[in-house]
Amino acid sequence: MADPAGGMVVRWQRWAFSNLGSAFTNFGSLWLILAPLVSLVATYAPRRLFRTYFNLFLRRRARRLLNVVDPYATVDISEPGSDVRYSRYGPVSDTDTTYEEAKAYLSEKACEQEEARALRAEGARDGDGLVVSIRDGQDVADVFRGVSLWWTSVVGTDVQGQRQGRRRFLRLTFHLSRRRLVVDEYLPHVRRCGREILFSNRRRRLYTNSKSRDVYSTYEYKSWSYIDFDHPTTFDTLAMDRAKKKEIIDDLDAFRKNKDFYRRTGKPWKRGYLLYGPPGTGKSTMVAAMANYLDYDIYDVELTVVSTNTDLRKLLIETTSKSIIVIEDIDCSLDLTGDRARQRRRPGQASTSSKADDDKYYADERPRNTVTLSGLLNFIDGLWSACSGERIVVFTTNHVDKLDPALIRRGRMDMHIEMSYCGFEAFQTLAKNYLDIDEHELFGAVEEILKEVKLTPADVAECLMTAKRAGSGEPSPCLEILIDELKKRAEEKERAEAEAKAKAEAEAKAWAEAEAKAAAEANTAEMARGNPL
Ligand SMILES: Nc1ncnc2c1ncn2[C@@H]1O[C@H](COP(=O)(O)OP(=O)(O)OP(=O)(O)O)[C@@H](O)[C@H]1O
Ligand SMILES: [Mg+2]
Repeated sequence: MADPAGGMVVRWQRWAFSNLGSAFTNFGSLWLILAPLVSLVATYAPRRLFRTYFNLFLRRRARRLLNVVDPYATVDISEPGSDVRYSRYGPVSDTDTTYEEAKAYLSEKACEQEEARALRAEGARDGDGLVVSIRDGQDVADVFRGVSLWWTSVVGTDVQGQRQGRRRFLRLTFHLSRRRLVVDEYLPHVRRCGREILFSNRRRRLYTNSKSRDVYSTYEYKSWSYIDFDHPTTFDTLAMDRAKKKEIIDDLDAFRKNKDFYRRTGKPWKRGYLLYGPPGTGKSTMVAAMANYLDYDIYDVELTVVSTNTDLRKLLIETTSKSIIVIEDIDCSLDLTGDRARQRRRPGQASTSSKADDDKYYADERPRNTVTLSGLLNFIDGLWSACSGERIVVFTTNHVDKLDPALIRRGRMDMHIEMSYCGFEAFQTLAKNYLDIDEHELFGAVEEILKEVKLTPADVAECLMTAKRAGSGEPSPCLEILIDELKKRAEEKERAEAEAKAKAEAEAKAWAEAEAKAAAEANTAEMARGNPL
């Protein structure tokens, strides 16, 4: 007895074969008619017609078919080479850092994944660290917003005119349907993370500007030269009032985290700090502590070697983001104070103005090749300072009262920080730094001395060094020696101050006498001419 189901299968097969057979027969007869037609068209129809037909119909269909078979797309990020690549915005420069950033990102991923076994280690460009990356052919999987993506390092052979070279690519493979997510979100995310990794792995730098370029010079000119920045100071070792220190740290934190706030309010992402106080109170040390805290580079601007405002702007443009731009002793760098005063005064206005001054005003307020106050103001908060984000500008000075108010007004120099003489809290930090002690019964005696005499942290630090050497590092003998040293230093300071005061008084007296004598002589001369004053 025939199985009904088996019978159905056999029947269906028979039907299918007979239909398939008839389909082939039909196609065969159709082809018999079409083939001569196609060959006729192929022979006589213009090529362009064929190409159009192919592009319009066949290619699209072929691509659709391909998408069903292989629904994955790839993006290559190639290692920068000497060749110029093109994007829709024009040539992509070899300074493009995408490859480095993606490589750094993948290194991190590869180290996290146990399956990634074929890795490669290279010496980091800065410092003595190693950069681990994936070896050619090794896959690294990643998941972004629940979407799986695969990376692999590929070496490709590239023919460029006569030149043939091997270039390395990082190839990202993803599902076609995720193309928008990959291009708009994932790849920028990879770049961002990679940049952060590179940034945290790098050695920080201390840049100094070179003398402005002579227009006739032909050698390759670099505006900034640098050395590795390796200053050990941190906010922990910086001696100052604790509350004040906390206020500065909070301010720096707020600056660093508030990118969106700056963007929303339309302010350039920068912050200015004015550090003022007597020599040796730790202004330069504070800059180092800030750089270490924020992990920023330092650009130390030497204004006296900058020829023009244009050069100053160029310098700023060449600074990188996440940096501190410092102008030390700004009152000594340039005569910035007189500049504004002269601009406000019209010739002949002020009683003290001389004819020579007026001539100079009309001729040219300043020699042409100098940086002016307005140039500096522009440098700090003009349009140029908005060229790209995250910059801190620091001015240091011993004489805040000498500076033009415009230069240090709030908004330009957002925070004014007075670095003052060594108080007890600052001393505690120094004692911890030099003697590694937090408390001691002799601290009270030191506190008394510091209340009476104005000693800078630099003075106290020096005394601590002497005390440490003489006291073999033992706290009690060291502190006893320190107290003697501080007393000596205080006496020296008082003596020096008294001498300076006496000298200033003597000079003032001599000056007054000379003026009186000159006036008397002038009077006598006029009397002799019959014109008593
Ligand atoms: N607040 C401080 N905390 C820790 N060390 C300090 C402090 N102030 C000064 N020192 C010590 O004194 C030395 C000189 O300090 P620094 O150069 O920072 O002073 P400054 O205020 O910049 O002086 P100047 O006005 O002359 O440039 C530093 O190398 C450091 O060892
Ligand atoms: Mg200094």
